[in-house]
Amino acid sequence: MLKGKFKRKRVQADAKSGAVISEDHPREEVVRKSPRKKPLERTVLPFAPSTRSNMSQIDGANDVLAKNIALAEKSTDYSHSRGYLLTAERKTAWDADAKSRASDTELEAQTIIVKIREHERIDPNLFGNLPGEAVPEAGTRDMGGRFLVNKPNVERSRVFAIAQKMPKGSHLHLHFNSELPAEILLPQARRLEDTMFVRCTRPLLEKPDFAATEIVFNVLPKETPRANIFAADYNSDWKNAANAAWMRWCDFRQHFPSDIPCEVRPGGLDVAESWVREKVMITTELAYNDRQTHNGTWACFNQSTRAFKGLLNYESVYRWYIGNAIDSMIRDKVMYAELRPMLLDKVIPSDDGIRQLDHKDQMNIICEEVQKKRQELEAAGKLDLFPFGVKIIYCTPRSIPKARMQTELQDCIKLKLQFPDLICGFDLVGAEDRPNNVGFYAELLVAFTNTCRELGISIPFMFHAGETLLDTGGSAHPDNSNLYDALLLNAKRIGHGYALFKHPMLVERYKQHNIALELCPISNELLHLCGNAREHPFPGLLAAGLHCTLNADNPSLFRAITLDSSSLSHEFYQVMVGDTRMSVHGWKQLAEWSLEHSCLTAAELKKAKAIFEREWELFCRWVVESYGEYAEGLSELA
Ligand SMILES: O=c1[nH]cnc2c1ncn2[C@@H]1O[C@H](CO)[C@@H](O)[C@H]1O
Repeated sequence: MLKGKFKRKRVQADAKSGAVISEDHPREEVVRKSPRKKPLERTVLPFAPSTRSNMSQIDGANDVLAKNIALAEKSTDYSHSRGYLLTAERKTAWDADAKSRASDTELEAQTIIVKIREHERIDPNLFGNLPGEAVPEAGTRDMGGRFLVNKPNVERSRVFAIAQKMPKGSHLHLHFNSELPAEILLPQARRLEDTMFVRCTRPLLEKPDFAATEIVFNVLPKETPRANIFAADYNSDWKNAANAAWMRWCDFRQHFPSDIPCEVRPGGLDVAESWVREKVMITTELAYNDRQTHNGTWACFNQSTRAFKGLLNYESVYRWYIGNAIDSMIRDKVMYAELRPMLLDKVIPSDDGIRQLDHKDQMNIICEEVQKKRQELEAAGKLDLFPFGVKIIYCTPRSIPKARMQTELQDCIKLKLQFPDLICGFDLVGAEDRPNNVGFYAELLVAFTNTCRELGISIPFMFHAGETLLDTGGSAHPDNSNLYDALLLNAKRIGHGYALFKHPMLVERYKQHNIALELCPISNELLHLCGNAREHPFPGLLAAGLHCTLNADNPSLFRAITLDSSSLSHEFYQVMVGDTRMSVHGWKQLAEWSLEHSCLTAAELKKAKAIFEREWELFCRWVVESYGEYAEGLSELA
């Protein structure tokens, strides 16, 4: 009813012709004769001016207003109230403590960074975000807009250069396989001429086959029967032992057609490798095309992780990877990390594809390589760059049956008993909008906690939770949200927590229980939770008083990582441009929380904080020395 009423066309009378003109159409086209009979002058309007109002009354009102304006101009009441309000907010802000502890150098660095950021926002050569009627140039980008689209601009930014130098504390949410980019793993795969194999999910004949196929790598004995993936009779059924589904990677590369398009052809990679590189990452097209769905990005993401896994999980590269991953973290100014390997996979092959290395062998390799790196750093007098090595969070998927979960919990406890200083947590992974929810395994997980207590060991939960817009734990019912179970099962931290704002009561409980959030803003954008960093809820989560950390999640898949600049720097950059209220003090607080909510021992934490504090002051001094003069030369912005 109401709708119909409002839908009625608004019409107005044309004074001269007495015709009615529709506002929706140009005057010439829709002038039609008015149905009105009465002359316009006689129409009585419902809100006609009172005949009793007179000029002296209006003049009187004007005088009263003028008097009150003069009084208000003299008064400081409003500006004082406003000042009190802002001070009150600042005092209770999440970064207030960090700010109150800031040295003069840090305060100076803050002024410099914010000034540069605001100039970069309007700089026509970088973002050019000037409000106005002129249609922006083609190269204009929103600061804090889409990450992959903006990435080349970001990497020319001074704020990003500063973020790269910033000491970051710990990296607490990093999937093991995605620390290093495909560009450096693919050349490694060339070495295994006889034993690196690939399979696809269909024969590769026409261009659409190349787009649609999934690709999987595996190291197998050299006698493995060889398939030809480019032949029409290729049968992809690899589970059937009688069928040859695997093709040697070197043969695949040789036969790969030269006309298959890709977004980028990096130097040093051949066409097949360039094509694979884009199969194992979220491309701009895949992330942002207008037909993309949430499940669609997750399906592609899962294909990428399955492909990536084979490029890394074989003996020599697994070993080589540890030291290289640590070097990459050191470049990123990360001093300690808790890595998340998917340990449902029980073995990785040796390079000849004959031996299988179990979890114990794998953890031994990690310990040996961490130790080697330690000695290397110590010899160079640089142990403070990465003094505590890495720890491992046991990950298994949320999709497995309960019986399988029980054996996973057994395996995790066994590994903890074998490597007490290495294993530091347990996590359930996978797309959260698919079964099961964490609560599905509640009895098993409660029993796991009690068992750990009885055994005198500690394996805290660090569940992925709230990495979803539906927040129903993969079911049709909001009551199945993983955010409830993470709290009830006493999680030490949760991965993401993006959906936590749907539960104001849980926000309070998470604060009471000191549960920290491992935020992953770039991941959340690329997996379609938000459009860009400015839409991410991190400013609110922080303002609500939750302890948060910043994390890269899967940097190689999300292309936040390049050979000379890596992942966590991009995340810190994103929050600096994602919220105008982010400050260098906020950066420091986030880094400090990453240490405080880590699994470092009390003694390690004390040492970590001392190193961090020293590095932080050096960083602030570097900002002032390197950018102080430059910032001074920039105009003051209103
Ligand atoms: O952001 C994430 N949320 C949930 N699961 C994830 C995420 N990133 C990776 N994995 C899962 O972890 C395993 C690799 O360690 C993969 O199975 C991947 O699907």
